[in-house]
Amino acid sequence: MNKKIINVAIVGVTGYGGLELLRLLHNHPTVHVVSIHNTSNDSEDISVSYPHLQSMYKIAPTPFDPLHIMQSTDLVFFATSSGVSKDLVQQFIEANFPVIDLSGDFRLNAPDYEVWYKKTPAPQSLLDQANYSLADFYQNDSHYIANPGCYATATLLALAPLAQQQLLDQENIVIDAKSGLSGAGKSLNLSSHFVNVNENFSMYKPNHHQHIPEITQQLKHWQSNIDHIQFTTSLLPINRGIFVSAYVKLTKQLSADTLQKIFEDTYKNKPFVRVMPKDQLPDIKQVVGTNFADIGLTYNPNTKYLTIVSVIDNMIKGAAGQAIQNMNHLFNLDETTGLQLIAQYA
Ligand SMILES: NC(=O)C1=CN([C@@H]2O[C@H](COP(=O)(O)OP(=O)(O)OC[C@H]3O[C@@H](n4cnc5c(N)ncnc54)[C@H](OP(=O)(O)O)[C@@H]3O)[C@@H](O)[C@H]2O)C=CC1
Ligand SMILES: CC(=O)N[C@@H](CCC(=O)OP(=O)(O)O)C(=O)O
Repeated sequence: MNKKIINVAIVGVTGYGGLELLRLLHNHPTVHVVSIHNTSNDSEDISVSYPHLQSMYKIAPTPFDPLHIMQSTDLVFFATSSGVSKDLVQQFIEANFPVIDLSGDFRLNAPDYEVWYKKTPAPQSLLDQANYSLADFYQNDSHYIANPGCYATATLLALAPLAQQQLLDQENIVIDAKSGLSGAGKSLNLSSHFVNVNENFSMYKPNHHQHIPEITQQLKHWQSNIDHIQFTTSLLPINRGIFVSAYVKLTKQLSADTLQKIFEDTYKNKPFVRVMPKDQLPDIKQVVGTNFADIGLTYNPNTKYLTIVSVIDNMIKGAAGQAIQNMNHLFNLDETTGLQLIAQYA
């Protein structure tokens, strides 16, 4: 077995995604976190502000210095807010140094990024070096991995078996996605106030969510005639978890047994995607704390709609866990290394 140690840096370590990387990487047998970075100039040990890390890590944030990171590590994770990595990564890309970027900065082409993120995009020459990598369908020839977004991950895994076989009716792809609050990151605003979220349920960014072009772009790669989806997002009063309900019609009539088999065949060699037994649907709790995506389907012969439910932990499968899965692929490790987690069920 390859026991070579992979030294890594984490930029954006004090966010939810960065802290989750620290937590998961602690259990990775061949990774050593050698440097951590954020915006403050605070040089105290990370466990002073984050006491849950006491006795697990002895490391303090240091100023971000790309040359030093490249000399002292083998890979850098960017777990920074959107709009940050595009301005910080040029030297890594020019040196062909491995980067896994959890933000949306390198997932889209320049015009789409400008429209959907409302920010100035990275130069197209840098965007061209990045590869969007849904880790369960890893096919990558780049050292710059754009890790998928959380909603996009749950949605794409729900639709991949159909899109890959050209089975989606392009006019009938309706996605109703819901997320726990940690998906919004650590910054506070009125809509993430406890009193607004607790015992409440609300839809946000209808038809305007930045993951719409990301999902459409990947679906189009699998099934070329798809160029739009109906997509809404809602906020669940829980910390972690995404629940995607996809309602789709198909380009040909298939029995419920055949549809179930298509999903089972697509995912039979994918350790992190579990297809539920026929007509059983997953719930969020069975994946929270894990890198699994659990998927179930049910077909209505009267309306001809197939309902697909896909659940993930937004912080793990939707961010840090998938980033580690991509890193494992990049370094030719078994993709499950450091990620074999069972949900805390009760
Ligand atoms: N939360 C989730 O479930 C998911 C998040 N993502 C994406 O991952 C990224 C991180 O998300 P999340 O952890 O939730 O965000 P947070 O807002 O919780 O954290 C953002 C992190 O970025 C750091 N940061 C911001 N600006 C800079 C800068 N200029 N230089 C260095 N560090 C900087 C912050 O440092 P400081 O503490 O000093 O301010 C903080 O550590 C985002 O792009 C998000 O969209 C993707 C999938 C799911
Ligand atoms: C609950 C919640 O607010 N979720 C965030 C997820 C955003 C995210 O991680 O987006 P990027 O990866 O595209 O930056 C949202 O809907 O905007």
